[in-house]
Amino acid sequence: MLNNARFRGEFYDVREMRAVELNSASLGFSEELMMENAGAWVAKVARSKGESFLILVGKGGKGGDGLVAARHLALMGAEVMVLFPYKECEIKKETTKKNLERAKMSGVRFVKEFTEADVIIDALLGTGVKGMPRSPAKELIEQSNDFNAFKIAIDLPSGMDPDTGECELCFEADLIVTMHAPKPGLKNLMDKVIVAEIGIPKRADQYLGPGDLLLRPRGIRKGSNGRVAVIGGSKRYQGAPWISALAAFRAGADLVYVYTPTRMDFPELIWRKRTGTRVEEMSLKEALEKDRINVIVVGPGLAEEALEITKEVLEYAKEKDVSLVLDADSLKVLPEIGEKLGWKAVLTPHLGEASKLLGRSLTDSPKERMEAAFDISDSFEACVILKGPIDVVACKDKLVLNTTGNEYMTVGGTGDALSGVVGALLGRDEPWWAAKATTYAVGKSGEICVEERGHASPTCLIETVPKVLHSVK
Ligand SMILES: NC(=O)C1=CN([C@@H]2O[C@H](COP(=O)(O)OP(=O)(O)OC[C@H]3O[C@@H](n4cnc5c(N)ncnc54)[C@H](O)[C@@H]3O)[C@@H](O)[C@H]2O)[C@H](O)CC1
Ligand SMILES: [K+]
Repeated sequence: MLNNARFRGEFYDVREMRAVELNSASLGFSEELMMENAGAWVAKVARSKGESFLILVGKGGKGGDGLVAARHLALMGAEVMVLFPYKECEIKKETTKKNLERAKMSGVRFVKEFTEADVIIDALLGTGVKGMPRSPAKELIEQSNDFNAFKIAIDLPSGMDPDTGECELCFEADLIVTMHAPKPGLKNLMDKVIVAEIGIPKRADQYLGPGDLLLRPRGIRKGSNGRVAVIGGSKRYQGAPWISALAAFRAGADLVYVYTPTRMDFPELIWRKRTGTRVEEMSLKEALEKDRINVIVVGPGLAEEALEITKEVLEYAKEKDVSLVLDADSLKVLPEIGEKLGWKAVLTPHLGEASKLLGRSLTDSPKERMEAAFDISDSFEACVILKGPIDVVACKDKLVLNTTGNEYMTVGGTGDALSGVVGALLGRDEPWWAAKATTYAVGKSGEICVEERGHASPTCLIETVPKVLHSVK
């Protein structure tokens, strides 16, 4: 699995692509650099296809790629015509503006209408497209499709939905030069696709960065951002579920219930006294139903009650549309229950727990840890955050590493805070994104806490995580 896996999977949807671009930018690789590489690639591929080129240029990033390609093709001695059917002031991207100016200085002819050429290059609508092509892109796509020329699409055919491949009116490309990674919409067109490396460093794919905080926007109705129940605590460990619950609330869950034996006073949280599998006068399932819970965090501090409770939670999850976080004691009993979790759960083991989950001993070697994370994900059908100095997040065929955090985060309670944050984010996003954003944000918060206060206590993490989550929009 590990050898042929691409880190973030084979196809990158629009959000994953944006995440990787942001991660690259944070590593010092500018959009201008990527656009230059993208356009140069297109020119190189296109040059052998004819002597005259008509380049249809939109007002977004893909238009910028087209303008770079135009300049390079002109330098290569081709006859190049650019059709830019917008006003210059409609361009929002600085890099595209710059490349329009540069194209003007490079022997490119600007034309006002559709003109004959050997090759048509589609630089109209890329990953920024919303809905069906509108005028003037629509007419230009239609005209291209009616015209006999070799047709090259940059990134994806204009008009196609990048994530679904949906295509009512699409540029009919003979060749598609896609940037960095194929988009899911191209799945059935792969025989026409060339993947161009545009200078995005491997690190931006392999490691989490600020781009991985691109969560779905918050819902606007109360409850649409998660109704979380934290089920944990025992006579011996009373604090763990409360830390987890507070973390969930501060990370943005709308409502957080704590099903635990002992009360602690946090006015933001709702306490339900739990004795074994009874919650107040109800069974666990009745309580979950009554509280209309859609995310369950189970495990923190559960101790000897873990088996019975985790079993019941998994039964409930099978019937109901809920997401799960399994942590701590619930991880220990999971192999015994042997249940698959149907890709709606996140497991948050450290190395010891991972080793128990797999029933084999593990070392700290990065390769072994990556394999372990994949194996756990596979066997339980769940996303995994394997915590450690370098965290591994694995989910089906995707895997990323994380280096945020520090050695101050070994103190008690940081794991509880992490599981609470995952719970909150599962309330509004899918497991892969909840797991990625949590792992990056909790580690980053640890760094900020140590910088500002000299410690990374759970309390500080809980206060800092929301700021980190909020730092990328
Ligand atoms: N992946 C990378 O690292 C890089 C990709 N690049 C290229 O940039 C585009 C994405 O750029 P973006 O500006 O986000 O989007 P578009 O180029 O697709 O521009 C959209 C543009 O069109 C307008 N629009 C949206 N929907 C419609 C519609 N249905 N009909 C008409 N017009 C529409 C919208 O208002 C925008 O103005 C990516 O695909 C790559 O090709 C860069 O090279 C940088 C690196
Ligand atoms: K870490």
